Amino acid sequence: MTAVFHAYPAPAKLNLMLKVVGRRADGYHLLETVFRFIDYSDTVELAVRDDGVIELLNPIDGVPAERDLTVRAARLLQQHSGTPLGASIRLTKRIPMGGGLGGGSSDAATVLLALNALWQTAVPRETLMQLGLKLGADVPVFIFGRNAFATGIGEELTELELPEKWYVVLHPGVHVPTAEIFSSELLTRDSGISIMRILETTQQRRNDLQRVVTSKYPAVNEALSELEKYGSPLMTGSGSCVFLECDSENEADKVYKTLSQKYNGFVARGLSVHPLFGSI
Ligand SMILES: C[C@@](CO)(OP(=O)(O)O)[C@H](O)COP(=O)(O)OP(=O)(O)OC[C@H]1O[C@@H](n2ccc(N)nc2=O)[C@H](O)[C@@H]1O
Ligand SMILES: Nc1ncnc2c1ncn2[C@@H]1O[C@H](COP(=O)(O)OP(=O)(O)O)[C@@H](O)[C@H]1O
Repeated sequence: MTAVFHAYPAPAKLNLMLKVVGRRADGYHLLETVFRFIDYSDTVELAVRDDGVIELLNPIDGVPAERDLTVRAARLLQQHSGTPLGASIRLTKRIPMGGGLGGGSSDAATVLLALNALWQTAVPRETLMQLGLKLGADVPVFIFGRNAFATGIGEELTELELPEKWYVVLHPGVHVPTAEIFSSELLTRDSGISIMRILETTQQRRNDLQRVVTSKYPAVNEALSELEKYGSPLMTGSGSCVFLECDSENEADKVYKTLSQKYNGFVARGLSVHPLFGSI
């Protein structure tokens, strides 16, 4: 029998601000951050198998299939639910890896959401978020499905309504390992705790990881300087991508056009919800 594949989007996220407010006993950092989904996505295709096998048909260069977050997510749900079913996975990557755009985490979240529907395992969203957290601090928000203000290590989420905006996103061409940035002695770990309100976020945006990253990776600093000619850019997550928020697509396109000779990047619309929210 030929396998029937179903295609699902896995969008990227931006951290519109990020504060490090403390550290847990296990070394993980407590954050305050605003997550926004953007319409720039990977695609995950899934076909149900009745032999229980979970297989990634096109592994990413440098990431063994068994370590891929899509495979790990599928196995986690399989074990948790006890389903006898398996899945064939095809992955089309578009989101740059290690760019602070959450691509791997988003792929994993999409697999959890989609297989839960295809396998008819009926695991509640809340439980899927807990399973996702085992794979990475960024996974729960993609299952939550709405733009959010996050605390804890990123798993305590409050829905946020954000205005329509467009983003110029630049990839400075370097890969920044998240763990290296969080372990730096340059990192400020005691940003005063505050309750973030939407209106404050536009005025007081910053990313506490940015100073550490720019001191180690000059290319990130250079990309920020280029965008500073047009406004107040910021780094997303632990980098390396940087972005500028714009009020219109036209404005974002104009800025990107001036920089696209020098940088890989893209223009993306800010989403109001995850593309799978409400449909799965
Ligand atoms: C910084 C953020 C902000 O959204 O985004 P990215 O830059 O990765 O996209 C996230 O908190 C990243 O989440 P995620 O990419 O899932 O990280 P994980 O795999 O869980 O963690 C990688 C490593 O970073 C450190 N880490 C991560 C998160 C955190 N709150 N405190 C930490 O100290 C830990 O050493 C951990 O072993
Ligand atoms: N499906 C996947 N997509 C991307 N990266 C993955 C995937 N599975 C595992 N990884 C690993 O996770 C790392 C972080 O990837 P990613 O989530 O894209 O970046 P970031 O955490 O900076 O947002 C990659 O460098 C790669 O080694």
